Amino acid sequence: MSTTDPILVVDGVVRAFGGVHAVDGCSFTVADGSITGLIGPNGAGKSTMVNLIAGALRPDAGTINFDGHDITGLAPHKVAELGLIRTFQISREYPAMTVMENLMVSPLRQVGEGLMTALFAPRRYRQQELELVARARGILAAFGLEHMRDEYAGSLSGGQKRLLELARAVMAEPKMLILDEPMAGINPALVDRICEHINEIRSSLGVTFLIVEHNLDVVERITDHVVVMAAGCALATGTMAELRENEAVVNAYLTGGASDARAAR
Ligand SMILES: Nc1ncnc2c1ncn2[C@@H]1O[C@H](COP(=O)(O)OP(=O)(O)OP(=O)(O)O)[C@@H](O)[C@H]1O
Repeated sequence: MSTTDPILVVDGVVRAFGGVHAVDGCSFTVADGSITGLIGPNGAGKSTMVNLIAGALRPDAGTINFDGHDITGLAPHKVAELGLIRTFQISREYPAMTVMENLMVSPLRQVGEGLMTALFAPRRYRQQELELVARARGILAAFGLEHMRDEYAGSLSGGQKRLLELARAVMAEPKMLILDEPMAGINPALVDRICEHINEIRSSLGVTFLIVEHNLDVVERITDHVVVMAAGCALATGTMAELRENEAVVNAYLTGGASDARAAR
């Protein structure tokens, strides 16, 4: 795959809740190795789209292809096993586990396989555990959380929980990460730090990112490419600088964009 090939292809996806067409014929691609933004006014359908990609919701129509696999309607754990991991607007750490334990439960290991290895190949199991501990320590160090490894995750600050969420996602060795509003409610210094981590994860591990974010200055700073959703579909794509000049996009932010989105189809 070249760096411009899409790793994610969303094609004509529809999802309604009763009479509300939250996602209404949405099509876009995410280039392999890119940091792509997903933006749009409130109610545009971004979170619904993320839930459809990650398998938390099933589309009524359309297809979603990830890394050559048709993942349309696939269960969330199956999507994650293929290397597509998402984080949530509200961090979902295990509060009664330590920071280190939170990382150790993150990797996508087959429970059956782990149990069989523990019972019948204890030496190999021990070796795997040691490797995981070493990797977890390395990731905690990279995120500046090493000194907190024995603290309960529930006692961390909001910003530290955000870092832990990202660290846990990296522990799962993803090909692509979908971050749902990673900067919501955190201070500017931490925004800078998370931007640096995202760049570092992309450059050192080759992870592709799709980032839902309301802070357009952050989007401009961090993304290569941006998809604008309005009224349930992809209204425009381009760099943030290009999109700031796009009349339909400006209108979408002022009006919710329903008429522009329909006209663009
Ligand atoms: N479970 C649901 N049941 C009914 N309506 C829903 C549901 N989820 C989303 N919607 C509606 O679908 C539309 C799109 O919502 P969604 O949360 O996907 O938009 P969004 O772009 O993520 O918005 P925001 O930026 O405010 O988070 C909205 O009109 C919302 O009220």
